[in-house]
Amino acid sequence: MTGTEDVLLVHGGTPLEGEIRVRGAKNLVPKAMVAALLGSGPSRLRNVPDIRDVRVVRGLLQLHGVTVRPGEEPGELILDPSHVESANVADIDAHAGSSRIPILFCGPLLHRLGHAFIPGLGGCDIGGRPIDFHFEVLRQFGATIEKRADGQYLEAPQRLRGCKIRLPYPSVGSTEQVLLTAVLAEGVTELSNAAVEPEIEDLICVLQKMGAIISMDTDRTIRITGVDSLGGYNHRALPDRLEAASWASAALATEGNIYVRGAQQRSMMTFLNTYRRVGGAFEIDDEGIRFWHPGGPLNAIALETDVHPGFQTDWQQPLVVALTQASGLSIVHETVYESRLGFTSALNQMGAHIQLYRECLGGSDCRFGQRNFLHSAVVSGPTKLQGADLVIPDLRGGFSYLIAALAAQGTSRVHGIDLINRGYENFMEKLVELGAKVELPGGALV
Ligand SMILES: CC(=O)N[C@H]1[C@@H](OP(=O)(O)OP(=O)(O)OC[C@H]2O[C@@H](n3ccc(=O)[nH]c3=O)[C@H](O)[C@@H]2O)O[C@H](CO)[C@@H](O)[C@@H]1O
Ligand SMILES: C=C(OP(=O)(O)O)C(=O)O
Repeated sequence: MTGTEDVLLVHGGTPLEGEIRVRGAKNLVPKAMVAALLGSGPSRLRNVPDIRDVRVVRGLLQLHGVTVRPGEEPGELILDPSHVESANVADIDAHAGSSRIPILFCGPLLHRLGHAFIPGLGGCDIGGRPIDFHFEVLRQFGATIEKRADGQYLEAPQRLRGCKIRLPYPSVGSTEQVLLTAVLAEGVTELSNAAVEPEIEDLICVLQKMGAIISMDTDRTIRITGVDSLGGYNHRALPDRLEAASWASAALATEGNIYVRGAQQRSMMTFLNTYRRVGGAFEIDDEGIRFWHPGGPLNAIALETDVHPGFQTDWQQPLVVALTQASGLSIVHETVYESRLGFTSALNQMGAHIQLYRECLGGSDCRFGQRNFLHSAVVSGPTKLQGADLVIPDLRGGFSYLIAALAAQGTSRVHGIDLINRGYENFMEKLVELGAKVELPGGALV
């Protein structure tokens, strides 16, 4: 997409109404693709969305010698890792792209090749996002790590060994790092304080299908018994609960009514409880969930993001737009990322009243209290929003700006919309299907 095309004109004031479909989760699919590297035979992954993070990982896998081709059904990929040993990764930096997934290649490549190179990582700029836990656990498995100017070089002088690990915080990526490394390591790995997000459970399902032995206790402990080899898998990715919640928030903020085909109650329970507390309505059936604004005022709430089963941080930004329309003072305490509220300054330019605080407001103390991070917000509503010139800062912040522009009076110019393609499949087509009045510069309808 060129610079001029990377702008969307949004004419606000029309409720979003209709039906859209969500496919496999952005936070599972690329990782299941990486898991295919561990197998001795081909894997079949279904329900794969056409998003940039998937394309980035596909490019990286191909660079490592994995053949990736479409299967028979739409959204199906066949991943064949038979030729990994002969791969040439000279061009890897150009393929790392905007995703955080390259860090998860470490374990599989160390098992397969005895060495790995990890280029710079992408992902959303919503905090420091260090990768110290990842390297610490890899060292415990027996890997050596050397930081060079162009990235990190890792080696496994001998077969990696299972170990006892306690994460300082239940990090999603570090838990996945342990899983993808421990399954082929020698002996047993015990991981405590693990993250237990639904996407992690689904990755465990993928690995079990490949032949891994993994058990999960109720106290965030995961035990993995290493095996000597793994086969391929056949798996349908769990649906994207983050995209589903984004459209749910869009329905609320625009006073609309959206049926999200593919949305699943089980992985969204905490979101659904919050949605109901705010005053949003929903109806669940076997195929999806309908979300709508039932009319009348919305309720202000106190909200704290947390690791699963808490309120997922990626749900926060879109819901904050809906909270600008609630009556009274809402409190939002972001405990997962230290800098995930910066997007609210643009909402204030549109007419919202959102004040940020360094203190931990509205609940428990978190890692970011007393540390100078503006990680709590007080949202005062309801406020009328006006169209504005907006520059998308990150994936969910970007979707939030789209929602705000759609809920606002007048026209907004939203710059940097291509960033949204990283995690939302066909979002412009979906907007049009839902009746949004959006156009590319020059008057072209999307
Ligand atoms: C591709 C993907 O799945 N992304 C998700 C994943 O990101 P990701 O796996 O990067 O997020 P983590 O759960 O690892 O990060 C959580 C917290 O741990 C900290 N941390 C993490 C690793 C580390 O080595 N050191 C460290 O300090 C981070 O800075 C952050 O404050 O989980 C996040 C939390 O649910 C989601 O918002 C992201 O959408
Ligand atoms: C923070 C996110 O993703 P990533 O970890 O890929 O940056 C997100 O999906 O909102």
